[in-house]
This record gives sequence, C-alpha cells and structure tokens, in this order.
Amino acid sequence: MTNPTSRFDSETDTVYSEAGISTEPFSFDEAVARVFPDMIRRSVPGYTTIVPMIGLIAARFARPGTACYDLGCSLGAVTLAMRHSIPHTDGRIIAVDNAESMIERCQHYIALDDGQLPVELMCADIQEIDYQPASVVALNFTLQFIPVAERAPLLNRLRESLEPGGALILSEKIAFADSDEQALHEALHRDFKRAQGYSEMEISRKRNALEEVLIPETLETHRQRLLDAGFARVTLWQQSLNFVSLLALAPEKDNRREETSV
Ligand SMILES: C[S@@+](CC[C@H](N)C(=O)[O-])C[C@H]1O[C@@H](n2cnc3c(N)ncnc32)[C@H](O)[C@@H]1O
Ligand SMILES: O=C(O)C(=O)C[C@]1(C(=O)O)C=C[C@@H](O)C=C1
Repeated sequence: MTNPTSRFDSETDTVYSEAGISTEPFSFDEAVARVFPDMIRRSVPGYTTIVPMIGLIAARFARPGTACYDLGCSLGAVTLAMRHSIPHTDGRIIAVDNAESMIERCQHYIALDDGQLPVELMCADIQEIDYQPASVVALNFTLQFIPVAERAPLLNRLRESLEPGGALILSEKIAFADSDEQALHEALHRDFKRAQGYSEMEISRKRNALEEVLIPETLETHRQRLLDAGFARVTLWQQSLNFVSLLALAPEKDNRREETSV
C-alpha cells in the first residue's frame, strides 16, 4: 500500500513563521489542521515510519468482531494505515478527536478512501467516551496532550476495554531524567527541525507555544504506568531522538475476570 502519510494534500507549515500567527499557546485549530501533515512530518523524526508500522502491528493483534481505536486521530493517518493492513472486515475502527477542524478533514479523507473495514468518526474527548471491547488501541502522539494526573485513569480504562492479548500502541515525545541527556536530545531535535527547513524563529516560537501544552515524561514513567495499568508486557519498538513508540500487551488470560467469577 502507499504510505498513508503521503495521501494528504498539505500546505506548507508557516504557522510560526513571520507571516504566521503569534504567541498564543499551541492548539489544534483551523490554522494547524490546514498544514498538519507537513507540520508533523517535519517536526517528529520517525513519524512517516511509525504510521505504516502501526498498521502492521494492528494487523497482528486486531480480532474480528472487536473495535480498533485511533485516539487523537487528527486527519486519520493511523486509521488509514490500520484499515489497509487489517485483513478482516468484521469489526470497525473508531477514530476519535476533540478538534472539530481535524475531524472535518478526517471525514473528507476517509470518504476518499476505498478501504472496506468500517470507520466510525467521533468528535469527542477521549477521556469522556465509553469504550467498546477492543483488540487494538493507538495513541499516536496524543497522551502527551492529556494532563499528567489524568493519564493513568485513561490508560486504566483503555486496559479494561482491551480483550485478552490486545495491544495498545503509545507514541510520545519523551523527556530524560539526566539533564545532559535532555540537553543533547533537545539540541538534536532542533537540528532535525532546522534540517526540515524551519527557521530559528519558527523553532523557538513553537517551543514556547508548546511549553505548557505538550508535557513529555520519561520512558520509565510511561513504561511503569502501563505496567501499573495491568499490561503484561511493554516493549519499545521505535525511537528516533526524543520520540518513541511503545507496544503494551494485555495479558492473554484476563485475571480480573477470573477473580470475580470464582
Ligand atoms: C499530535 S496529534 C496526533 C497525530 C495523529 N495521531 C497522527 O498519527 O497523525 C494530537 C491529536 O490529539 C488530539 N487530542 C488532544 N487531546 C485530546 C482529547 N482529550 N480528546 C480527543 N483528542 C485529543 C488533538 O486534537 C490532535 O489532533
Ligand atoms: O515537540 C515539538 O516540537 C513538536 O513539534 C511535536 C509535535 C507533536 O509531537 O505532536 C507537536 C505538535 C504538532 O502536533 C506536531 C508535532
């Protein structure tokens, strides 16, 4: 299949250029949605590899008759990757985002797509919806925008909605406990953005805008939170600089159900 990240017709991201907008905190508004494919590709090292790989991972874990979630779906890149990799059509992908400008565009791309697996779009807060029995849940650079104290309750609920052996894919920008390592990764990420054509001003403005909006945590914090939520195995399957993706697997046997049934 073609890489879903190349399906989107995107304008060049000039949101933080001279001609662009100001010093407001970052938000997923109309201006961002319009340039989003270009913005995320040029800001997140590894993004164009991670998206089709999530399709492959979903194909291994998706079970007929269950839901696959794309949480914080933006324009639906992960939804399309899953839709074209999952071999069955008995089930559905539920794609959720609380930004109207994203969901409207996502709707457009799903309508253009010829995949057979049903897709349901929801404009909603992923913390507030009821979850259906699921075999795959993807959070591709979404949890980092949820307030830190609310991350564990959300992951606990997602773990509960997963079928035995189900998979949660968590991609995040991470922080480092060691200040020298943190500084090194920040410098390398800045180099990456510069190599993608962003100016010093664009890089600095976006950094300021994201300051209290995107809160990165360490890899260890993410790993421990997933284990605490009841995942049986957590494995790092991708890292590019300070951007990682983890695969967390629900236990094959649902211990909690067994405990309550005796
Ligand atoms: C970095 S983007 C995700 C990129 C996307 N998953 C992809 O692979 O292209 C983060 C998305 O999460 C959404 N988001 C943030 N907080 C949310 C929440 N509480 N509920 C639903 N969506 C949320 C934002 O609107 C945004 O579209
Ligand atoms: O950390 C940065 O500088 C980023 O630009 C990262 C990031 C992300 O990880 O979501 C932030 C906002 C946009 O959605 C695209 C990329």
